[in-house]
Amino acid sequence: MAISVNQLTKTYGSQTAVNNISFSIEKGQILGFLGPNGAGKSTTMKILAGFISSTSGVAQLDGDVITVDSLVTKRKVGYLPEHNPLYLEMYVTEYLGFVGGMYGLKGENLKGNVAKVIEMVGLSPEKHKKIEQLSKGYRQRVGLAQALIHDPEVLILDEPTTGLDPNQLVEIRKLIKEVGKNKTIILSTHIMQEVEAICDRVIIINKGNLVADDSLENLKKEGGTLEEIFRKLTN
Ligand SMILES: Nc1ncnc2c1ncn2[C@@H]1O[C@H](COP(=O)(O)OP(=O)(O)OP(=O)(O)O)[C@@H](O)[C@H]1O
Repeated sequence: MAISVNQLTKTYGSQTAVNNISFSIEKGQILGFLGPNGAGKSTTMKILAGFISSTSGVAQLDGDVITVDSLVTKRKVGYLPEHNPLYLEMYVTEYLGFVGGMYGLKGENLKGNVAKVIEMVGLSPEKHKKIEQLSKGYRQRVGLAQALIHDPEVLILDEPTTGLDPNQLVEIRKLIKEVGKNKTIILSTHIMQEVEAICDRVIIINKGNLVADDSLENLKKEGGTLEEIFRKLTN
């Protein structure tokens, strides 16, 4: 099991954002993490990426407890946050070099990985530009590239295709699917078509509670489209 989540809860003041959820993900799976606005998806993903701590419950990666200060987790996980924060004044290669450096990559290794992720996410034509000069789709590719820079085992992607045009959407989905051949991926999205195109497995949370956890195939056995199933479980 790559990731196991056991009775995870996160409260913000009196509000429970994530309520006692448990699930596990096998190595190599692409998991679609779904739920309406405010369901607790980003909160859960931040905990799994070691960016915030849970209020109670445990998340583990390869048996190690995920904590905010665990370097093991950081090394194994690549994370693209929802709003894709970037240093706009940096050049693409400079930024990726900077992020790689934070993961401890140096010299030829660092250079090699920067070149590799640029090629992988299709950033080559734009690599000499400043990030502020890039279109939204290319900024999103920089976000993906920084998540991949240290060749992590697990990728956590929070709404990675928001705001992309239909051509970019197809490209990025293809890329995620390709990358997913060798990695475990947790992907949140509001686009059901995307889940059908990429994911093997689906988790739906609603108001912090887990309401579905199954393969896409099994979920759809009950009849109806994924969108109908989503609406039934989250209304
Ligand atoms: N730092 C915070 N302080 C207080 N409340 C927060 C904080 N972060 C999230 N919340 C609240 O927790 C709940 C879950 O938010 P979260 O961002 O995890 O949802 P989400 O499923 O990712 O939603 P969306 O699809 O809209 O991105 C929301 O009600 C949100 O307002």
